[in-house]
Amino acid sequence: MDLPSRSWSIHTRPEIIQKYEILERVGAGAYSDVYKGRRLSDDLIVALKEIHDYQSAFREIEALQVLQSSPNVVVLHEYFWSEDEDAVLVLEFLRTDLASLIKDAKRNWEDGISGGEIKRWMVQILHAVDACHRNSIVHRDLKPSNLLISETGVLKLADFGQARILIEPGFDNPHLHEPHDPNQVTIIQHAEVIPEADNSHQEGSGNQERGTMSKEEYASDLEDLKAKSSIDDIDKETNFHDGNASCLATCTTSDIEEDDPFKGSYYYEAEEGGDDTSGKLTSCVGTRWFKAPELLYGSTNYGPEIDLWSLGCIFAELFSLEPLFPGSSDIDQLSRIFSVLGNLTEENSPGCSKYPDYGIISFNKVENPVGLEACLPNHSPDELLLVKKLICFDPASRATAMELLHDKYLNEEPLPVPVSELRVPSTNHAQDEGSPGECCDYKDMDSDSDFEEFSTFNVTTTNAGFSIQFP
Ligand SMILES: Nc1ncnc2c1ncn2[C@@H]1O[C@H](COP(=O)(O)OP(=O)(O)OP(=O)(O)O)[C@@H](O)[C@H]1O
Repeated sequence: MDLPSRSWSIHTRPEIIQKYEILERVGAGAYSDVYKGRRLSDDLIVALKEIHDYQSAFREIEALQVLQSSPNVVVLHEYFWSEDEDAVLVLEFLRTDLASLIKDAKRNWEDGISGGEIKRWMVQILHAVDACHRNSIVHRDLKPSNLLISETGVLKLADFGQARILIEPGFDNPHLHEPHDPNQVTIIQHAEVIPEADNSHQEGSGNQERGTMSKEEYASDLEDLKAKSSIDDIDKETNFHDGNASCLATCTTSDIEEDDPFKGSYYYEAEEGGDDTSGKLTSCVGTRWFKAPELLYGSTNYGPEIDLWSLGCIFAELFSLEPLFPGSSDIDQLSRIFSVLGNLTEENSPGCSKYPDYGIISFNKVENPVGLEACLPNHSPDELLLVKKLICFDPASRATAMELLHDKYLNEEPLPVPVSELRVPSTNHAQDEGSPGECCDYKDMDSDSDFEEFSTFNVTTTNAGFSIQFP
């Protein structure tokens, strides 16, 4: 019997099983399967991440190579990638993640996470995000389940499948808030991570030198990548519909109906790849609950500030042990944000009326936004202020990771506890059966439709698009 040219399973890959014993499967993402493994040479326990999507693999390897010196980014030991096979990344194994910790704290810790513990988690998260942004990398899918935790309490940012490297003049400026001129965005590509044209398999390590290629070489690789992406379209059928599932997993050709009024807000990764030289990004990234308003409005001209919004959502969740904006659809997501902050306007976010979907959907005026205070009752003004520095409409007003590392809140009593004093859950709850109905059980949400679960709102058609009336 002929074996398929594409193996879909690392168990049949000689170059891998010669070096690693593959133990159980420990996780799966939109385009990946993750196994626990043992390196035969020294018994080191590792995670073997088999990525079924070319572009995600490319991005993950590229970003991890750049970030290997950061202590709060997952270690890439090596990777295997050949023309006809999925990429397999050998990563350091981390037992649990921040989503599991929050769930554990909510269920089992009498007083929740202590102030000193919260601050230590925050410091580690901020170091990871700062490392990304200093290296011009936008992660684009920051959420608690992508913040992995070792048994000794070291937090590591993972899952760079949606990350992008942006280089533009002034980007290294700590302020990061230069206006984004799409014509000035260039993508740095790592020639060494592109599979060879021949069938020989390629191995690499996370310590390789960062390389660049000419615009022509890059354009040619993009063509290859686009061709490969269309072959890989079949992968995209295995999509989730989950408020906590990454957006790339929720956008498929089948999701976009001809009469979908919001189709303007959907973009394919392949399209983004093809558009790299124009500097246009896709708005279809991230995970809804952690998604910045500019992305929900279809912006394709954004920067690292989208990560800072996600960071605000994560910090609020660390305080309250509940997701800040658990929207059941993109519109519900926006309506939850508006009910807290008020409507998005040119006054509070200059330039927002240019977001592609801004004129398509209009929300009725929220007369009395409840404010972030209502989401974080019983929290100190300093804690509230910290979240407010990130959860603000104007991307340019969001505090950078570096600014927050120097923030008064993190540097006053109670000080961050030492890493060794952090409580770490013994399991990864992502693999447990969740308890349905609990707000924090991210995987329980099953609808991504913009109109499902929307019966409580009054939606009317207008000349420009739609109008939504809050009850
Ligand atoms: N280094 C690691 N150590 C241990 N477990 C891991 C590691 N990396 C990933 N996992 C497990 O595998 C799961 C999927 O991994 P990951 O989130 O990186 O994949 P993905 O396909 O990029 O996911 P997503 O759909 O969220 O974008 C994680 O939720 C986690 O449970």
